[in-house]
Amino acid sequence: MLEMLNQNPFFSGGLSLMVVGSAAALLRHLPAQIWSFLQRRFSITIEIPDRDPAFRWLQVWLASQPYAHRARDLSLATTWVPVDADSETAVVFDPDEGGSKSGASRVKFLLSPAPGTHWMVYQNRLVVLNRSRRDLQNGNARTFQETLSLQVLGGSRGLIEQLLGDAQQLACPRVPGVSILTTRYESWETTSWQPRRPLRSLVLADGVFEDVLEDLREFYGSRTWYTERGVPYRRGYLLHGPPGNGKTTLVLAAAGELNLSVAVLSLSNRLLSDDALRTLVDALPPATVLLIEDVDCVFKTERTTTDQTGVTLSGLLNALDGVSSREGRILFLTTNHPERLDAALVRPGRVDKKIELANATRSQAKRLYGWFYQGCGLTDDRLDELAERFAAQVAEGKVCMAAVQEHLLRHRGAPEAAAHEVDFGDVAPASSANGKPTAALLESSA
Ligand SMILES: Nc1ncnc2c1ncn2[C@@H]1O[C@H](COP(=O)(O)OP(=O)(O)OP(=O)(O)O)[C@@H](O)[C@H]1O
Repeated sequence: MLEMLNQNPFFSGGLSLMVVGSAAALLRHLPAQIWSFLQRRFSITIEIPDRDPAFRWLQVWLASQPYAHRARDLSLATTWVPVDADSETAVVFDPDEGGSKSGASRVKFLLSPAPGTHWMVYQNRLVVLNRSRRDLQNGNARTFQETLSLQVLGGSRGLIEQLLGDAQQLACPRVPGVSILTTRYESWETTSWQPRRPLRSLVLADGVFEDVLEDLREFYGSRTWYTERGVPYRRGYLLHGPPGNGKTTLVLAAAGELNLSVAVLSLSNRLLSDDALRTLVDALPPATVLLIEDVDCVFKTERTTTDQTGVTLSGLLNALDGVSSREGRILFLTTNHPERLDAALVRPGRVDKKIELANATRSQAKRLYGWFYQGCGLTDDRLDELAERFAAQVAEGKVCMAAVQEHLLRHRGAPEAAAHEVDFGDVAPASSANGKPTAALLESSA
């Protein structure tokens, strides 16, 4: 029967066709399979979600690549960089030709390849960049989450680390300063940067700032001590006192000294739930101080929320105590009304140090005057005399330091007038509502 079929030209022809067809069908996938095998075997891939700080570094790096200058499909990220930073990020927009300049930073538009697949070269290796976007729903708000996936063909782990290092160097300002992170839904985003503040410009009661710095340094040097004794490796500070006396400034100055970033969390947000808060606290990047401002005014009772916030007090306590909460976490709480705080929030273990920053003393006013007018052409004796005269007119404990600063700013370059025409009457008292100096301070670099 087989022999008969074999001799049948229709059957043998059909059979050969079937064999050739199947072989062709199999081989059709072969190049793709070989390619994906080679990719897996000889390439290295990393994925960077947009909540990781390296995401922004890579955006800057991508924007500086020759590919980004040729590409026609681009994504925009507006950012601010210090004016005197010499980092060569992709300057597509020159502030001197119509851009906005404010304080110590300037705006830059980063144009990096848009979502999709892009090919470029790094150190003679082919890099396949895949940028993807996923829609997210947060309450009534819609947002998206992005992921960058970088595949370096023929690359090694070392090469990826080198690429990330290059990206970080390119993105981070070379002058010392503090990156400020704010929340974007359930993740952190670097939104501004401030140059390191000269320490003499923050005038507190004697030893206050030095104590905080010393305490922080000791904490950072004691990880093993905490671990060995089974104590959670965290430290909390409560800064309290009337508005405008340097609570936020102290945190920024300490972070600048210790090369830390500051993550600012406002609880006055209806969309912020207990779960989101916990996710945020758990997701704090390393070497970042958590600053929660005006922590007094938001809670009604332990388990209910108010119009101001979607967070409950027990939600906040759980987030701060969470077992997965980052080890080595530094927390700063600020309030104008410490008496309103629930005892549970400020119990030892959550708040280890309470520091009062009260209204200006004469000694502080004198030191701030000296700082403002140093190098102004006055002799040391005259400067001291004027500073003394100025300080004598400051009602001890009645005026906040922000008002003293405001007065000196109004008489910038005029030390005699500043010492003789002292009047804080028309200086609006710093408020602790949303338009508080703090908000302005944190935004000043933008
Ligand atoms: N002790 C101080 N020494 C020097 N400047 C100060 C001092 N306190 C406040 N200032 C100045 O006042 C402004 C407001 O300060 P800051 O926001 O730190 O006050 P705050 O206590 O956090 O206020 P709030 O309670 O309203 O948040 C800043 O510009 C800062 O430079």
